[in-house]
Amino acid sequence: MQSNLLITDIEVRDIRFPTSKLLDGSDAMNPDPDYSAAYVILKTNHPQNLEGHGLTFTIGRGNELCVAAINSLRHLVVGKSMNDIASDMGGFWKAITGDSQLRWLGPEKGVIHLATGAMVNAVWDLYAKAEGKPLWQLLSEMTPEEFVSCIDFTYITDAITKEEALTMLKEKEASKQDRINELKTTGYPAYTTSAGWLGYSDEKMRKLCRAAKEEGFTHMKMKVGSNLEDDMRRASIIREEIGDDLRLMMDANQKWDVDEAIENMASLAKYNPYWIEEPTSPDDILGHAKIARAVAPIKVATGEHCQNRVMFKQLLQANAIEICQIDSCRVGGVNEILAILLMAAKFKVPVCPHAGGVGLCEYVQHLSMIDYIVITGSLENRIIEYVDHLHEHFIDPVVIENGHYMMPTLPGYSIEMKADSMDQFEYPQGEIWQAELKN
Ligand SMILES: C[C@H](O)[C@@H](O)[C@@H](O)[C@H](O)C(=O)O
Ligand SMILES: [Mg+2]
Repeated sequence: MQSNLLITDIEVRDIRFPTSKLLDGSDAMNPDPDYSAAYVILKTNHPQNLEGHGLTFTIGRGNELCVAAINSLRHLVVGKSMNDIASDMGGFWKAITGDSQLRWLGPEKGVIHLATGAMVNAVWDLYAKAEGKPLWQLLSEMTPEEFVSCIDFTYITDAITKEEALTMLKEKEASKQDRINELKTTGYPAYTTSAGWLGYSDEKMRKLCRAAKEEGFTHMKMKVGSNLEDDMRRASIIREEIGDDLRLMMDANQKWDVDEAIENMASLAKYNPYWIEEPTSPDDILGHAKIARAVAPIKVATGEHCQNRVMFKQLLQANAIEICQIDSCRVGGVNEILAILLMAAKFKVPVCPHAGGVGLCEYVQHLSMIDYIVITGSLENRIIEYVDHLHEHFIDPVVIENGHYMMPTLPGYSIEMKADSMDQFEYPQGEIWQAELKN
């Protein structure tokens, strides 16, 4: 890395895609999402204008709040040297989340933490680009000591200590290259949600199920939670299309109360769901635990709205989840994700990241690959969500082959959006929105 690489400025943009027009991404709680990104670009003094890019995901209204919150973090990165940050990534993360006045807005939750996710991920993108490596490679090549030094263990030492993490990482160190070679050939398994959006007609769903099966997917997810009869009708259509061998997952997007979730899953059990995702409020740890006990062997999955590592710790300690769904930018970016991956590994809970949205697939492929190469050495019951929307806007979009994510090869965190796309979809001045707003 260039020794005097400095972050000289930030640019923050409000990018929104009108996905609600086709009901892409619709579910029982979110009937009309406009997939959006509060997007940050870190400018530098690099002679070739090297930049760090990062985003946090929202579904439309309120994206401007994340933009404002990212701007509020400005003083914590502008003027900093990339080398200094890289030499103490854990300390950098603590400083970003520890600003005494901003911390009052969280701590480590809500809009300010979404903003942290965007900013921290942009710093990792810059770091990886400066090193000329994709993010998964940058982290895979770290020694166990360097890897744990990226993590802030505050509030989680009752579940995992730095020393335990080091021992876990050392056990897997010698065989890292074998797993890299394997991923280079076969990729990392994916499942698709593209067929199962709640707003899609039965016909569209049938067509997309068939297409997904042909593309090699062995796992599919459908939305439930609006009306039990509809859920049952749609589940039986999907089963007709995909047969009994493929795994079917269900996602209620927080729609139910605890006992309602238990009751509804008793009716949906006959479609043999592999997991039920977000059955209730993301903050209800004991509720998830009660549901998990009642619906077994159906697994309980959650995480896309889990706000930080402390909540994940409790979900794991309470045996409330059997699938841990990290979200790349709801928590505070790569550093906090590493803490969650380590905790999930210690509790022997597989991580199946939440993706889709805009840019989330691009992000999480790196995280699952790091989980496999560096932390767990296992692919058992591990699968990354894939959704076939908006990839055309990225410079280094995901590549899916035969239902697998292929390894990214370009330097960075794969999150850089095309300049044209940003201009066109910037809210409200981009030409797409100018046309929409006239209608
Ligand atoms: C509003 C969004 O599309 C959600 O429905 C989506 O993130 C979903 O929960 C998922 O698991 O992919
Ligand atoms: Mg979900």
